Amino acid sequence: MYSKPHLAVTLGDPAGIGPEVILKALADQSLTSECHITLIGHRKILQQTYENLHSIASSLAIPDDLNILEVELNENCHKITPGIGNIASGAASFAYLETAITQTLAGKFHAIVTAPIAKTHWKAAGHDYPGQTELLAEKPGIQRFGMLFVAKSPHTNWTLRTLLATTHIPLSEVPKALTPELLSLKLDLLIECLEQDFGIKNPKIAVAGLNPHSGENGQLGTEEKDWMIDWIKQQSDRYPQLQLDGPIPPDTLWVKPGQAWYNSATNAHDAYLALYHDQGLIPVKLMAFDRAVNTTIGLPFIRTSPDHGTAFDIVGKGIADASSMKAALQFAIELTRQRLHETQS
Ligand SMILES: NC(=O)c1ccc[n+]([C@@H]2O[C@H](COP(=O)([O-])OP(=O)(O)OC[C@H]3O[C@@H](n4cnc5c(N)ncnc54)[C@H](O)[C@@H]3O)[C@@H](O)[C@H]2O)c1
Ligand SMILES: N[C@H](C(=O)O)[C@H](O)COP(=O)(O)O
Repeated sequence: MYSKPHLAVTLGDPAGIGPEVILKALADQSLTSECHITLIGHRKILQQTYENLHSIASSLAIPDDLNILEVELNENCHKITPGIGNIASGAASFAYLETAITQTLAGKFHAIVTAPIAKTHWKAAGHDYPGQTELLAEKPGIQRFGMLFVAKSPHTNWTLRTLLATTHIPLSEVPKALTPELLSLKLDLLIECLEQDFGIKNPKIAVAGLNPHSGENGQLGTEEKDWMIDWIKQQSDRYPQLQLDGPIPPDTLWVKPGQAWYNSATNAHDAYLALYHDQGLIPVKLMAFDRAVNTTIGLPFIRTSPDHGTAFDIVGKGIADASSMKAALQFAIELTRQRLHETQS
């Protein structure tokens, strides 16, 4: 017998839709019966959300029934206005995540599921991080980590897995940031994750090109010709059991995943290595905004998150879709069970 997964779920930016999608997701007893959940944040925020929404939104969990770890803050919760993020909401969401990480590293939780934060309000509160991913890696001192998006098609059951080689940097800095060393690090992580978390031992992985038509032999950009083509050959030698394809022209790269998502999985790859944020996330969010899960790989604990942001524009309307949050909770449960099984068998 394995113990039930115990998840720490952070409220994210308390002025965003995090509290709403959490209350909606936790109303689903098929999910909550599978795990223990401790919310990390403020009960008052959840109570306000419940009071504002219970007459207009579909079923919501009742805050009094939830297990909540109250986070102490210098900033006052009453400075938080739903729909308007600010320094107080930035400070609160940072403190929630810090607490979740500290407690998880201390062995209290198996996994962290994070609701969305606004990077701009973290920065306003004095926390200059590109996102939650970097704080999650920094606290345990991890330098080798990656941002992977996972989504299962409701049409075909095929799973789209997209790892981003670079994440929250300006587009103009992408070519400089991309190096053979960085791609090797991300590829190694991806291969390890495919085996550990998905049981795929000899994966088929596609690597995107950077330039239109992968540079058209240097005419439309030179990174592919200068080093990417050679890098792919070297990695294929390093991992002879792997099918590594690329650099594939970044527009047509997504045709096969699209077919696999909507029709059948013929010839689709097990995972895609996208070179920058929007190259990977436009297809993910186009196909799967309602169900993709953002997971940080390479950490000493499990971390999942919905794929959407704080959506300040719809706070208080009761219309936030909780499907991606439910998928993030479900995936954290599955990963935890798998790892508990591995350590106990
Ligand atoms: N994991 C995270 O913490 C995370 C992820 C993405 C964006 N963000 C942050 O969120 C903030 C807003 O970013 P954005 O506007 O680019 O993206 P967003 O995902 O917040 O919103 C994009 C659009 O999708 C809608 N939307 C988002 N989630 C929805 C849901 N669950 N149900 C229904 N509609 C939904 C919004 O109303 C908006 O129209 C930024 O500060 C960004 O950094 C955080
Ligand atoms: N890039 C992700 C997305 O667009 O969904 C998100 O911003 C990730 O942020 P975290 O590092 O905070 O998980």
